[in-house]
Amino acid sequence: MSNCKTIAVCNQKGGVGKTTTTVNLGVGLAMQGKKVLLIDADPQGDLTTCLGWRDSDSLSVTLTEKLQAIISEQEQNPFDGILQHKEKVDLVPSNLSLSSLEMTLVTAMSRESVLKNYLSLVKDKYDYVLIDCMPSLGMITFNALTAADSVIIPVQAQYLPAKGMTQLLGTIAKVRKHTNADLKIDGILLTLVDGRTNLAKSTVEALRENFGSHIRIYRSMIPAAVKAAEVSSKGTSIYAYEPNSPVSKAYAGFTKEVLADGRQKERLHAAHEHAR
Ligand SMILES: Nc1ncnc2c1ncn2[C@@H]1O[C@H](COP(=O)(O)OP(=O)(O)OP(=O)(O)O)[C@@H](O)[C@H]1O
Repeated sequence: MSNCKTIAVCNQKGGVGKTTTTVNLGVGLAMQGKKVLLIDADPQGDLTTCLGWRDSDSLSVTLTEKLQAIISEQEQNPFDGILQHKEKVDLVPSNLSLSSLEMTLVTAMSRESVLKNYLSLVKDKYDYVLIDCMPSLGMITFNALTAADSVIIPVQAQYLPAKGMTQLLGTIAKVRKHTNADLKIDGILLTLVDGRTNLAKSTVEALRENFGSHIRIYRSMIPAAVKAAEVSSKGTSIYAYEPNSPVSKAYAGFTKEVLADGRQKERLHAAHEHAR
């Protein structure tokens, strides 16, 4: 059994901080000594650009080629084309070609498991794989949820997310039923929290009211800050750009919460092995 944990960072609503969270959780985990692979599963390629590869269309190997090779059962070196970022995270990049692959997937065999099958070739080398999902619930996102052990849902504090959340939870239920019975929801991360208003508090209350106590809301909340918006054009994490900022501290705290989950999983795994 692989000890790697695969997490999909998912919300079909655009602009809620999925990419920013993937970068800063990924680098945060790497700073704690974890081996991390980031997957850009969005044809917009924002994660790829955010990490400094501006001209993503010129990349000859992207997630599209990796998945295409799985679909057509071609031999591939699964590590070929994985980019190495100076902050010690690896990246499978993406660009617009991923949207045409989404069409190809519709008619492919085992179409929901293509990403999972690719990750099975590389994940033994990593402690964490983080998948930055696109803002839709189409085939690529279904693949991400099928490949994942768990989901982290960034939610923008300014908006009451009831309807969108119901849709996302419906998709997660479908994935559990058909392709990934063990898929867990690790929690909801509140992002773009504006400290001057009470909206974050009312969003938390609305989330609790609507989705019960069964979905955890992370204690760490990510403040809205100009520096966090700026960093997406700098090719680095917030830790490298503005180490002492509140956003940097919030993502470091969030990383610790995610690591604590991982340790719990390791303890359960050890207890299970011991009992056998
Ligand atoms: N804490 C923050 N404070 C201020 N701006 C932020 C913060 N986090 C992210 N942003 C900015 O908000 C925008 C959306 O963030 P991000 O790209 O991470 O969201 P997303 O959910 O991945 O978007 P998409 O759905 O389009 O992929 C970006 O311009 C980003 O720089």
